[in-house]
Amino acid sequence: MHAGRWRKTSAGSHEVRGRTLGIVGYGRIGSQVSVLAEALGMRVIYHDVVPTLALGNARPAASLEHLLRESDVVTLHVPATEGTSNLIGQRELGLMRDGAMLLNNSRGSVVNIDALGEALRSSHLAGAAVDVFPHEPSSNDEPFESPLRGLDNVILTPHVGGSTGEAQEAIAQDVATKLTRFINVGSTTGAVNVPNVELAAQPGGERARPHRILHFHKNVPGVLGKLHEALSAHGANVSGEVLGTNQELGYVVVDVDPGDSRPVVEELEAIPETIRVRSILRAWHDADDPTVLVVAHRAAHRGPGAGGPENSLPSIEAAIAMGCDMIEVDVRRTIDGHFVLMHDTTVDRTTTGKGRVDELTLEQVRELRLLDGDGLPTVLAVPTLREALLACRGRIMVNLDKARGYLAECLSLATQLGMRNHVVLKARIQSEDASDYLRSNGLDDLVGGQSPHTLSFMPIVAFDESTDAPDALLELTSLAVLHAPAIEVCLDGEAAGDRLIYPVANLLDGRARLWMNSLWDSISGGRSDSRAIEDPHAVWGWMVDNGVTVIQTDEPQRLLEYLRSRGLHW
Ligand SMILES: NC(=O)C1=CN([C@@H]2O[C@H](COP(=O)(O)OP(=O)(O)OC[C@H]3O[C@@H](n4cnc5c(N)ncnc54)[C@H](O)[C@@H]3O)[C@@H](O)[C@H]2O)C=CC1
Ligand SMILES: O=C(O)CCC(=O)C(=O)O
Repeated sequence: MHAGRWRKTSAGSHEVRGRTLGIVGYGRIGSQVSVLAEALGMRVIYHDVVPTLALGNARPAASLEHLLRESDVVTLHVPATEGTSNLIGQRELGLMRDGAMLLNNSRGSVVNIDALGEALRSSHLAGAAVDVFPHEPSSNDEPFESPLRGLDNVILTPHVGGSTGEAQEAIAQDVATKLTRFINVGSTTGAVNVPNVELAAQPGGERARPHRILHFHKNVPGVLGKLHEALSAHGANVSGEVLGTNQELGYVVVDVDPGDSRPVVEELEAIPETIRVRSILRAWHDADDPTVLVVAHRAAHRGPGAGGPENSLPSIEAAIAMGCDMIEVDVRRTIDGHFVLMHDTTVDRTTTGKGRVDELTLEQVRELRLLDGDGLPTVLAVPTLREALLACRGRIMVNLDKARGYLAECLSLATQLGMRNHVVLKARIQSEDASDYLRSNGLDDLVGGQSPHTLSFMPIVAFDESTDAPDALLELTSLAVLHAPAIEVCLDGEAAGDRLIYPVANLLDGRARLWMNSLWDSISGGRSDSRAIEDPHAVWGWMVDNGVTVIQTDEPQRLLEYLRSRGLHW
């Protein structure tokens, strides 16, 4: 009619109502087609290699052959696999009813295109609609060649089944999520070229946040034995493991306890059949690892999922149960030289007692009871550092604050308890005296030049509105020689945050993790927890989108939910 012609006729036109639609592949798309076809009044039968529950009045066909014989229209919704290659060939087309129609919106390899051309030319089939082809042009500039060209009973479309703005956006999000999940948790679900493996995080409070090793290897006998030998030689306790294989490749994802899996990784790299090994264990030590780590400030004592008073054992348990990566706790020394968890210099705010910690004995401190959030006494005593570390051993990393004056003693206790690799010390230091400071604290081996993964010290730096970006960068560059796994950067207020976060993150990129706190505005670049409760994206989104990969918060449960919703935590 656009060309000015009027051709009114009913020849070859039929209602779909009452006709039989045969769906081959009753998955996500096939089953939706089923619902739509029934809404148009069609009778639906389907065939799938996996037994699948029928939707509405649809019924499974006894076999593919039965479906082909019974259907007026056959529509294909199977993936391209060895099993579906030429699924519909000359024989199958021959089984279809005279005057039936074939729709192929799945993949070109599923239908033998020459046989289809023949069935259409002979008018055995009344028509076909084909969106996918064995050979598709790789761009719109290349010509389209097909035996179906020129047949007037075929509708040809250029693989546009998913070509709506909405579908393209959904595809982009799906692809990005899948890539993020591979990077962050090693999941290969949906990959077409490697075995599909998905290892769920171990649930619940007893779970140690494990180090995850991803191992791609040649699929030949004996490799798994070597892998397990390496794990047991290094005393790595396996808490979860999944293997997937295809013809050439094996892919294992294995979770081990939070010790240092780097030696295991090195040993796995040396196995001749290893193709690639990666460890998410290095989450903390690996500046390139984009996983965002969650640190529960004074352990999980606020917000949903909180366990009890700050710096208490129940709050540590709560942080572990919700899946935090690290707790931050404060260390003070009693007059008789014992380390206890206490934030303030005095016990006044958080316990039933009064006085400076360093003027009380351990016994006196232990008689006190911790206060709850309303200031009421609980049955809980002030934990010793040893108790707290033992509660965390093999379960969660620990960041010790306020330990500035006793770094060496704390590190020595951690080493004694076999926890050197998951205790992180920190202090605010100036770059010019950083090395001297560490040496004078007996921490010579933490000074640059040592193997970076043994370092357990993190410098803290603070910048405000008066700090020039070049000065901040100079300071960070000087600190970076310490090879610390992370640098805690405090930015005072929103203006400082807006101005400095990008240059800071850019400078640290690949050198050290950027640790930020969302605790209060004077250190969080003006983006603190209270705002995050209303608008997590404005606070935590701003941080991670700007390159922050460790966030310390008083709202760990909410932060975890936010990061998990973005595929940035597992
Ligand atoms: N033309 C286009 O632009 C688009 C094409 N597709 C194609 O559609 C296919 C189906 O997509 P979904 O429904 O999302 O996949 P799906 O994986 O949800 O469903 C596929 C179904 O086919 C079944 N199946 C596999 N081999 C079979 C066989 N030999 N015989 C019978 N059933 C078999 C599976 O058991 C599964 O239930 C995709 O694999 C893709 O190739 C998907 C989106 C857009
Ligand atoms: O149009 C596209 O981007 C491809 C859609 C497609 O074939 C699919 O999702 O399987």
